Amino acid sequence: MSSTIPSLNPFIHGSPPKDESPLERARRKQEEAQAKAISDAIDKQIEQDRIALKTHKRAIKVLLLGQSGSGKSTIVKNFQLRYAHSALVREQSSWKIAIYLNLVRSVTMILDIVDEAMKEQHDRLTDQRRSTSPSRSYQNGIASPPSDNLGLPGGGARDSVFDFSEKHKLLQLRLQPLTRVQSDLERHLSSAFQPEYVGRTVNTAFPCLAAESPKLSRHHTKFSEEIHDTTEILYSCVSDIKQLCADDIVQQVLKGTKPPLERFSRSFMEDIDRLMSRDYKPSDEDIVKARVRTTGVQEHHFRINRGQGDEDWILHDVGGSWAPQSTWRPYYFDDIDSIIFLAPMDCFDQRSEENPTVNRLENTIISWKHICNCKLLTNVQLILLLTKVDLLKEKLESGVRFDKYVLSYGGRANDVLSITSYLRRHFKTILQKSGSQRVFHCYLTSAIDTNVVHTIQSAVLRDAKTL
Ligand SMILES: Nc1nc2c(ncn2[C@@H]2O[C@H](COP(=O)(O)OP(=O)(O)OP(=O)(O)O)[C@@H](O)[C@H]2O)c(=O)[nH]1
Ligand SMILES: [Mg+2]
Repeated sequence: MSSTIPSLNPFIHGSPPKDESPLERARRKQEEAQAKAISDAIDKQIEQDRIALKTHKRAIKVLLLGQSGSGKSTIVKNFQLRYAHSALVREQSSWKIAIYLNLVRSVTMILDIVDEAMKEQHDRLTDQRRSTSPSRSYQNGIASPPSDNLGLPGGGARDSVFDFSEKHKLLQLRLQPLTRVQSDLERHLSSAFQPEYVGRTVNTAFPCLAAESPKLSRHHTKFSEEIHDTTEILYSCVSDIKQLCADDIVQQVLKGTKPPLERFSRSFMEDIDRLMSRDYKPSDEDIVKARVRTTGVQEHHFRINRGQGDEDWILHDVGGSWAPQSTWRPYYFDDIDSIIFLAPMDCFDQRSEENPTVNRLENTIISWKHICNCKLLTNVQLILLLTKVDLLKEKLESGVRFDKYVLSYGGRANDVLSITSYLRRHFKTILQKSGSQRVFHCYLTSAIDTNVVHTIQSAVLRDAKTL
């Protein structure tokens, strides 16, 4: 007897005809089997959706907010390191490409800066020659005054004279292929997949890895071959990159440049021999330091057991040029338990990427104000992370003064403790002025520090009874 009962099968109606031929019977059996497979698949999907919905309902949902580069994805990576290490391992080869891209971008940036300094110097020398040339002075009837700064009016962008030589021009020439390497690596990480995956993606920094369509995997294979050629070009440039970075004159040029090279790039450059070995696999620390801009909203699920049963956590990482009115808003305000707001403190002397007329710290304060005043978020717990404390310390130690950029800071001490206390008070006052009854949770952290996970967990669970 067949195990499929036709009357219970939603796809088959009635009992089999009495005069059914063997061929018809076989066809009917096949159709029934297909119908059952479809029905089972639907049941399975319904069950999975039910479990997912239940998990989602009971999960602790956290929204990470902060300007581009503030460290949201770095926090997610630290959670992955601790609770979903296999996800990071699965993405290891993509992180390798990202790390190479970070490195190559830094080198091309140095080349651009050197190129600009060379041109400036060339123009300056040409002007000087013209202004001191007797024939020209007589010709114009103007005697140029002697100049102590190579004739640059008002000191110009650069006051120093750099002793560039043929060696620098040669290095520039030999490193030219890096422009192509950069665009190939960029293409690999983003372009081909981007339009299809902008939006909400789950548990991956690289939406392309989540794709299973044959079209995309064919593309992936083709690209792996291309990437092989690209990395070969990169390997062939290593000794020139090292020469460029070790060069005294290049170092002098970089010293006077703003913005300085980002710290992660510097540390990748210092480690170039390890990174460029042919069997290089990114370490966890490399992955945490690597910079890949997030596109759209990424959702990361973690099942965490800290000795008192399982907890489901969902972290929403809102990437890109975040602004209060942008993408996250329609989705999350009524469904989120906590907002982790990242305020990087080292950015007080930088301009906002989103709006270059605004200071980055000021931009962060404006966003915080907006969140505190948002009526729709009244019941959402707010946690402020004052981040990049390590970079703030480094910057202050290098002699940059906070009060030069934040006038209201007055004549207070230019040290980490005084500045962080000042900022903490400032953010707290904004929350209080908004009329909110929420507790002010504020922590000093570095997103690259693995302890940030524990800080977030304790902060979120501190108000757990209200979740
Ligand atoms: N030294 C140091 N570096 C940090 C810290 N937080 C983040 N970074 C680095 O800053 C870079 C940017 O961090 P991300 O986590 O990619 O920033 P994001 O907020 O996700 O940026 P978008 O995806 O553009 O929105 C990375 O290279 C991090 O390693 C920190 O506290 N200290
Ligand atoms: Mg990000």
